Amino acid sequence: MTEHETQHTDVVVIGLGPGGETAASRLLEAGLGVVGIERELVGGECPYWGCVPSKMIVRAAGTVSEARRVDQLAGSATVRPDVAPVARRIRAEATDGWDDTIAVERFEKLGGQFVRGSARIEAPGRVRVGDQVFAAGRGVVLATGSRPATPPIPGLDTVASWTNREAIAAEVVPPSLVVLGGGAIGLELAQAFARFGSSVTVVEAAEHVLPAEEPEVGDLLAEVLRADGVDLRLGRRAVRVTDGADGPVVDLDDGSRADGTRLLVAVGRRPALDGLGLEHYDIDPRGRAVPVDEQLRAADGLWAIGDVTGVGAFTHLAVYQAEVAAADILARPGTGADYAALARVTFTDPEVGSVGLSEAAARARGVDVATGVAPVAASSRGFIHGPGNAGLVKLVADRATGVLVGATAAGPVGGEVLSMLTLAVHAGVPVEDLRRMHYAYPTFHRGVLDALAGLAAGR
Ligand SMILES: Cc1cc2nc3c(=O)[nH]c(=O)nc-3n(C[C@H](O)[C@H](O)[C@H](O)COP(=O)(O)OP(=O)(O)OC[C@H]3O[C@@H](n4cnc5c(N)ncnc54)[C@H](O)[C@@H]3O)c2cc1C
Ligand SMILES: NC(=O)c1ccc[n+]([C@@H]2O[C@H](COP(=O)([O-])OP(=O)(O)OC[C@H]3O[C@@H](n4cnc5c(N)ncnc54)[C@H](O)[C@@H]3O)[C@@H](O)[C@H]2O)c1
Repeated sequence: MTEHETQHTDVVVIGLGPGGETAASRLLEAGLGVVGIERELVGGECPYWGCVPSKMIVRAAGTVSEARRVDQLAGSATVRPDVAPVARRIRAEATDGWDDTIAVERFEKLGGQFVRGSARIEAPGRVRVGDQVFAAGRGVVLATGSRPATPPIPGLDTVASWTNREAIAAEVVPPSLVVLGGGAIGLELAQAFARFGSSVTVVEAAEHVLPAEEPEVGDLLAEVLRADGVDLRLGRRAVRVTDGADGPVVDLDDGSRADGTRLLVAVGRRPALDGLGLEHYDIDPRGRAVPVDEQLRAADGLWAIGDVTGVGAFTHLAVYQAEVAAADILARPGTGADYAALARVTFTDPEVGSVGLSEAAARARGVDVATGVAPVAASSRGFIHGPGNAGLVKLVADRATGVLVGATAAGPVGGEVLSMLTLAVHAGVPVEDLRRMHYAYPTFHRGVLDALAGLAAGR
């Protein structure tokens, strides 16, 4: 294609997941011309293979688990778990059979020019898709997300294994499942499949599941998962994978084995950077992330948002970064991205919500730390709740400033209890003010008051 056939626009957005879609929408609403390029489905990982369908599976599995508590609380119930209704729900309600027609129409209705295909940067501000070339007057937004990491385990490439995509699309529960990785994806799906009747083994290299979170949470989740029948192999690495008679067989570094009819690999995600032509902006495409400043600028005329930035892999973070980048592109001065109160929730049962720094991360930064921990089961609401009341609230305070720098709320609705803690960390609410607040009785969030008492005792 010659230069005069190049199409000119203001901004080219590469990747229309939650980050790219949000940035494109803000720029279109402000009147800019936007070309949006997507090689798979508009909406990205979250609505089709990530957050939304996985939480539908978690919700369904949670119902199975709650129904099993009827005998202890309210009579008797016979539960015959069946994954078919949620598999149908994922197809009919969440993904439209993995069809993005409605999302494409939404984008075009806003005035965006949609291009389906794989984008490649061929010079700063010039992006090619097949034989179409787009020149971006204001700049390019890189929002290409991430893909599952593949660990270099001998034999892994010789067996059929699942990523999150096959697990989400499953219409039957495998009789047995080995999950490599006890992080967010591994645990949410391991617990759900176990509750649907699969015999699940989780192999986690660290000594705790969810190793980035507080170790107390790892201990708590280990207990709950074991009660769900999950076989946890902690501090273990896979050294070889082979094909057995019934499915993959995983040899571990202590000489033990884990075998299942299916193997789910969930050992983290890597930014999708190959073949993008990032070298035209002097960015290493083999890097673990695209380095960005607080306005999400990666180079002159290039912004990067979402999973590719390596700050964290969360939809709300991609959307937050998209807002900051769009404001910068529109020359609307803002304060820039701030991650001090980054919140996240792992939707196991109990849910694990956390914000800011863990105790270990705070100590590593030299913070003079005070902590307070309160178990949910010891609170009035935890006592009332009875079965399924595992959880805790942990607060991490900076003694020098008297504010929280991090907090964890694990338990029933832990992700909702987290909201007040996110506000406290975000706004730097003094611990003394948190002590003087009203906490309605008997709520789960009153556990924060109990943890504050622990904080005082530890000072
Ligand atoms: C199983 C699972 C559960 C999750 N649950 C949660 C949750 O509960 N809460 C939460 O906050 N987060 C969750 N996440 C994480 C969340 O899905 C991601 O953080 C989020 O989707 C990132 O958005 P993004 O826009 O950066 O990238 P993505 O959603 O990955 O979108 C990037 C898009 O770019 C496209 N693309 C890539 N390269 C090119 C190219 N060269 N040309 C054109 N298009 C390209 C891709 O096809 C993709 O559609 C979950 C993830 C998984 C896998
Ligand atoms: N609820 C949510 O917000 C949610 C849910 C799912 C995924 N996500 C996002 O997606 C990202 C990716 O999820 P993930 O669970 O794949 O990654 P993760 O980084 O959360 O967890 C991966 C786990 O695998 C372990 N591991 C690494 N190599 C291993 C090996 N060879 N053998 C055994 N264990 C190994 C790690 O110690 C870690 O605990 C998450 O970091 C998260 O940001 C978010």
